[in-house]
Amino acid sequence: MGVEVRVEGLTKAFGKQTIWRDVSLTLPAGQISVMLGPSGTGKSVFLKTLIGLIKPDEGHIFIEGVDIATCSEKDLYEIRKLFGVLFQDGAMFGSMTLFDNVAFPLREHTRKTESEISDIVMEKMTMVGLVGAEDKLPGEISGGMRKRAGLARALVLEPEIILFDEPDSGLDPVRTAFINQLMVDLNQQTEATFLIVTHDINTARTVPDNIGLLYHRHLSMFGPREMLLSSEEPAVRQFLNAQTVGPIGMSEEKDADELAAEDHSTLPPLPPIPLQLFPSDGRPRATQPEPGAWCAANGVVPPPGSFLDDGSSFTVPPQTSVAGGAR
Ligand SMILES: Nc1ncnc2c1ncn2[C@@H]1O[C@H](COP(=O)(O)OP(=O)(O)OP(=O)(O)O)[C@@H](O)[C@H]1O
Repeated sequence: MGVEVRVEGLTKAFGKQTIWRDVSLTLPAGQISVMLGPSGTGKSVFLKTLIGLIKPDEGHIFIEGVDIATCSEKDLYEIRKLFGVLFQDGAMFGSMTLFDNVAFPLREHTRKTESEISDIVMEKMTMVGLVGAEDKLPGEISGGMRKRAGLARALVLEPEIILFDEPDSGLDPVRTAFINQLMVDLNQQTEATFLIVTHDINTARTVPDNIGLLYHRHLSMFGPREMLLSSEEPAVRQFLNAQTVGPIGMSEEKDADELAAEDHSTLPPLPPIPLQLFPSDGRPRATQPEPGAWCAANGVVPPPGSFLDDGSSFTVPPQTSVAGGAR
């Protein structure tokens, strides 16, 4: 079972440039969370702060009772062992085969024999569907395969928390759908805590249990997927529906005149909340909420047409009611 990550009052500036201030959220153990935000709002800085690569100016990050914002290097070294990270480009060593890339953390951080290492590497290569490609060099495979190899490497030390920095960047929609399914399947199998940084709205709408939005140097909102997908908060609504009308401008937030000039009466109604992506075997993940459960518990009427199986990429287990309420 993954571990909880509790962030309290986190603030980071580089010189005079405040990246974000007073960020507080909890990544619930074993759940999938997504962090969204316009380019340059500090999503990657946030990921690096969570693993202690960047020190925040203020605030705390509690993992298993240790505050990694203030702990000693020795404690940080131990806590980092809980993490697996999938970097944007897979961060493969170009001159090593995929096998050696995936084996690298085991050779560096454990005393396992080569035979044990081989078993673990092949198990992870199987999980990400790369059996047969062990002897390839990273330059010989597609971007999607490199991401999967990076994921296999992130998994070898059996992490409790997995951070994904734009796992879908540079992938076509089909490969993105495959990597989304893979992340959901891996969450079901590992029950680790996942945080995914993405720009892909379809990923954000269908994969996670929780969504956060970093915008205008603060955390605009963080909470259950259904809460954000039914929210009328202008920045959340604009971002999750990829609209031009709203406070987010081309380069930064719009000024008051620009906002006043916009006609908000023409905003289209909120689209239906899609069903969450299920694991390939059709069984919900251990922490997966029932479709419509958050809306029902909070008296929120979801947009018409929500939680219907539209027959696209969703697999709904036969015992699940999709009528918009709890089973
Ligand atoms: N080590 C650093 N020193 C100084 N400034 C930095 C450093 N790292 C990041 N920044 C700045 O912090 C800001 C946020 O960067 P970050 O890469 O986290 O944004 P992002 O939200 O991940 O963007 P994108 O969606 O485009 O990947 C940028 O203005 C960047 O230049």
